[in-house]
Amino acid sequence: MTAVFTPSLFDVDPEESDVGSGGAAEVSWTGAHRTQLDERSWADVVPGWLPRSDGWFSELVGTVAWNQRRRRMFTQVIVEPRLTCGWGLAEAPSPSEHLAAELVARYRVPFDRVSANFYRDGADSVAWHGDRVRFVHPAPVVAIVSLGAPRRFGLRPLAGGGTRWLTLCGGDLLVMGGRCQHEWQHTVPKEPGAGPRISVTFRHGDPGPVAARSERARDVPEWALR
Ligand SMILES: O=C(O)CCC(=O)C(=O)O
Ligand SMILES: [Fe+2]
Repeated sequence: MTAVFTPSLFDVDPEESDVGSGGAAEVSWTGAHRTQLDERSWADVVPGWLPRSDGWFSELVGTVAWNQRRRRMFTQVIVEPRLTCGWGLAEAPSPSEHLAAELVARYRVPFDRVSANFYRDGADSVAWHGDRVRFVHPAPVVAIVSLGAPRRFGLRPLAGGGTRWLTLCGGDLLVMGGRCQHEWQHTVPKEPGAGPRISVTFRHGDPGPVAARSERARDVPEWALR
């Protein structure tokens, strides 16, 4: 089965100031929609969660100390096809703390880590993966705010089955929960012609580099799947 969701941008009043340039960063949960991926995993999409987000996008492009990560694969060194930066919540660029507070109030998990990913054009991407936070949490909630150009986002079950595709536009929020990081994978594929995009991700219980591996944890508490 293949499902396509295309969140639309809300109308923007050009008189109102942008987030990131002194704007109020009010979020809107109107239009929030949960997709139950299976009985243990879910994904919420909130189109237009962060209105007037273009100012924050431009600010982040220009001010973040972007890193180019490299990964060693056997004898090869792979240059990650995107730029990244990560912070503890207190150090993350404004209005991250305010946005995290909104997410904590809604999802009741202690978001404390923020990362930004800069996809400079359609040649940048992230391959199919589950987030490393799964190594330390049986049911982590991962929230992603999309800024800038629209990009496709895929979700596929590890057990096999159809890929779900959605399109994330500037200001849209995607939240993955339940067993999504363990039993599903996600990707932002290359997309020729796509414009620049930043995703700002909020996580809790980030494992760090020396995390104890608990991926095989089978005892997922009932509360964690809601
Ligand atoms: O850019 C996105 O929307 C996804 C980023 C992501 O999956 C990750 O950094 O783990
Ligand atoms: Fe991810």
